[in-house]
Amino acid sequence: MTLAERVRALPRRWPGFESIRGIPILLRLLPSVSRRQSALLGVGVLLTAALPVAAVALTGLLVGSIPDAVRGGLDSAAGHRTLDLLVAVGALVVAQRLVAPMLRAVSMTLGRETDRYLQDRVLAAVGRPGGIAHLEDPDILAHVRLVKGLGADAQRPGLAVEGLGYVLPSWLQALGSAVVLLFFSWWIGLLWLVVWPIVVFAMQQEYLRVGEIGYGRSDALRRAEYLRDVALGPAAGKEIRVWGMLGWLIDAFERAWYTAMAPVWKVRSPRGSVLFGASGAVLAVNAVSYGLLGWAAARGDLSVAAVAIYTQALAGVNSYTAFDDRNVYLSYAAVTVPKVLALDARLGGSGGYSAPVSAAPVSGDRVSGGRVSGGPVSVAELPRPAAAPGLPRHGVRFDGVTFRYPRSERTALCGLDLTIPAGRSLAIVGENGAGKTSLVKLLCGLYAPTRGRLLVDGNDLADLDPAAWRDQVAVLFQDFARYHLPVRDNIGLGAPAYAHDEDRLRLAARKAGVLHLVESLPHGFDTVLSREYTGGVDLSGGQWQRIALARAMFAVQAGARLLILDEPTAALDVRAEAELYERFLELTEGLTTCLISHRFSTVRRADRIVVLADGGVVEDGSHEGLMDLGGRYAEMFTLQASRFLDEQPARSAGGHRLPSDTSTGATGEGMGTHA
Ligand SMILES: Nc1ncnc2c1ncn2[C@@H]1O[C@H](COP(=O)(O)OP(=O)(O)OP(=O)(O)O)[C@@H](O)[C@H]1O
Repeated sequence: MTLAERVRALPRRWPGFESIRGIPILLRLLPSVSRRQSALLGVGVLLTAALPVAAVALTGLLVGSIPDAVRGGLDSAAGHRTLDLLVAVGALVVAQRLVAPMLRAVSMTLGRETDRYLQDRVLAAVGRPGGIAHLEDPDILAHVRLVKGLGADAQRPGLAVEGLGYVLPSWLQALGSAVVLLFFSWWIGLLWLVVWPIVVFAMQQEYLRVGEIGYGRSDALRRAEYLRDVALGPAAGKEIRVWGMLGWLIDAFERAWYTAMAPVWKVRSPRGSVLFGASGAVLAVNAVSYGLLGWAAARGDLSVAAVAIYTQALAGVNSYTAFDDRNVYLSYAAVTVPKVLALDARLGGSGGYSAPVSAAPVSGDRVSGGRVSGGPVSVAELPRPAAAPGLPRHGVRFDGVTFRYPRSERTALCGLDLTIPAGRSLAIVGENGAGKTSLVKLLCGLYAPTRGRLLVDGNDLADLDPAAWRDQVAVLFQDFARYHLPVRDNIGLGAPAYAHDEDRLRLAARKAGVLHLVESLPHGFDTVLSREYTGGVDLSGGQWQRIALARAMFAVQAGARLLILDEPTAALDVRAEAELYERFLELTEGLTTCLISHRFSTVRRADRIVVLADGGVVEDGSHEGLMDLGGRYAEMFTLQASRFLDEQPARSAGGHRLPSDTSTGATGEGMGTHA
């Protein structure tokens, strides 16, 4: 083991070194944040440390030169020397005055820049894995919570940079002063050289311990913060009021908060024993030092100049700080920076994210090195990616695919064999929890199969470049996102590279049947879709769903060949659903389409329908074929159609316009008739 490796191993062997380790890690990081500011910080620290030590020496010489100057007069050589020394001491004092605010400004700026840099780095890291398994990993989420607070949280590493600008010069000044004291008494100098680093080390360890305990509560605090955000946010606002949930939420929040914070409060201050031990040691060494200096001066062993120098050196050696807020800030470097960098590395470039697997592997899984081989890993981490333009040309095949979510005991898909031919539409139906959405997530490459393969034109999806494959996929998720952004972004984000293309935006909006709505908004495509912003509007659930469909259609126009629609009509009214149903062939023309729906009126338009149950295909065929089969599909279809038909007379009598009255004639009645 080399010396460098031994030093690196120290933190593991002796946890106390963690505290000190954070500082060099932070220092190494700073040039990446800003070379210029880091250089200025370095110069500022050195000057702030060196100027007082130089002032100590020059003041001593000045005091020593005064008797000769008094004897010889100001015109004598001794007088000139005294004047020169006076000017030099004055210059040093002025320089100290100038450097101090400069250092403060630089360290504050660099601190803020460091927070921004780390925030950017983690945002990029969290977005890096091709899959989404890491977004459900409590350990990763606990780290991510830290990042959310980087700009505002009390433990932000930027404060550690500010702390460095204050603490480092004081440490260096103490070091320099201790060296000066070596000339007075080697053992007094040595005592200081040993005592102050020990005191600093002990206190840093204490601050770190408190910080680590606070950090360790991240998961528990996340729960409390969730409850708080539910209470404050608009998402649950309606239900909170209707059901009178606020009191319950406040109680639950307080309980979660106190449970999370109680261990932190218990140890929020450094232990008394360490605090009194450290300050007691400093007091004792001071007593010995000043006592010895006074005794030597009284005995006449020291010149006036020497007394002046050593007195100031003793003041200098006491100027190091170990107990104030800036020292507490330093521990933030050790608490947060290595964790942020570790998160970046864990989600990072070469290795990618490896989701933990659940305790019980699926039977038959090959286990190697603590991980189930072929387990739910990010597709991004798989080697030798190949390009994917124009795929699929022949089709996508689930080849014996078993899938289980990370940390889950249940298999969502179980030995699934299914082919989706290129250029055709396939509808997937099945009861809640049958595995339909899980299948979509695998198709998008958001998870990889636990076992089996997903083949695109015969090639394992795992061997394709994940980003290039996703360019081929346009998807409307069941739980699509509602971005509080202008309409143009809500649609254009389907293919950000083309988001500026007005013609494509309009075409996508038209295809999704939402162009008229967009044009009627106060600022058209520039209207922000959120009432939380001035001039913004909110949309109904169905309008939102059509905006999300427009996003998928925008991706299709940008070149995506595989269109996935997961419950595309769930929030649509009868007319809108009927319109979509009519235009289904137009929307899906030339595309490989995978449609998931509980609405059989939409499903029956697909070329082929499969019924999923217990993670596998149980029926497969055309609408007519499956109806003739009289199995699950026929049962579900008939149930839905008959329920609608039962309702029809009542609604007719009430004067409502029936779906069958619509110009398109689609939906339930049609289903009944065809059935
Ligand atoms: N993120 C997840 N982590 C763990 N388990 C999950 C996750 N998402 C779904 N599951 C589980 O996987 C199984 C299949 O869920 P999936 O969402 O694929 O069903 P679905 O057929 O789409 O259901 P629905 O018709 O209700 O949308 C269910 O048992 C569900 O609890």
